[in-house]
Amino acid sequence: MGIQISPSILNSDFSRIGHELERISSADWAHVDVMDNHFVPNLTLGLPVVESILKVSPVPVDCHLMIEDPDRWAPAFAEAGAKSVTFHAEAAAAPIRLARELRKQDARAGLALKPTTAVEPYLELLPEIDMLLIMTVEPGFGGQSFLESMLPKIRRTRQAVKDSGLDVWIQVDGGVSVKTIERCAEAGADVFVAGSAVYGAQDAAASIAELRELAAQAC
Ligand SMILES: O=C(CO)[C@@H](O)[C@H](O)COP(=O)(O)O
Repeated sequence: MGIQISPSILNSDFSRIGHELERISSADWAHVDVMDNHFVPNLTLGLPVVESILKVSPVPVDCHLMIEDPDRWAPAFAEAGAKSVTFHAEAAAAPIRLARELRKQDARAGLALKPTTAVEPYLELLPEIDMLLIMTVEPGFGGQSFLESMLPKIRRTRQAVKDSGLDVWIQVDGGVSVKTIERCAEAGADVFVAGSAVYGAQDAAASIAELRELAAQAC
């Protein structure tokens, strides 16, 4: 599939979300961060708002669930029409069963890992998932600094995906910008979530194009 850009709408203007989504119509996905103030210390939005976003988004929706009990909630996001639903390994009680349920609902199943969670115990799940999300900041807030220490983890994940022969995407999220995206791509990431880098730019489309170009040149 190649390089994909998934702007996070976390720091967009929710009072005019339709307009904010139009600004990223040249992206591959719209990344929607669902936080419950339990799994992470922040509270954002839930299923009813995601349903509204799905009605107006010009691009497929990539939901990142930073919530407890994803086993209960994640399938509803897929059923509502999110084409990619990512839940956290640290929160899921039965990740294989959940990933299968998401795929059955016609969504891509993503498994996310916090920065301190090792990837190795989850590599055996590669055949069950479509994407591994390596968090490059502590989840909860936009605008944080990229954690350089995640680069070896991305590299090991890419090697494992290559060895498996599977087409599992590797997404990075947190502090991704024109300053960091090349290192992420070089390490093996192929799906890039960027919040402030895109929504903080005057011209979101130009920012998406620049990020795409830098990543493509680096991998
Ligand atoms: O999931 C998260 C934060 O937990 C992210 O999606 C952020 O929203 C990314 O924002 P930037 O770091 O790119 O500003």
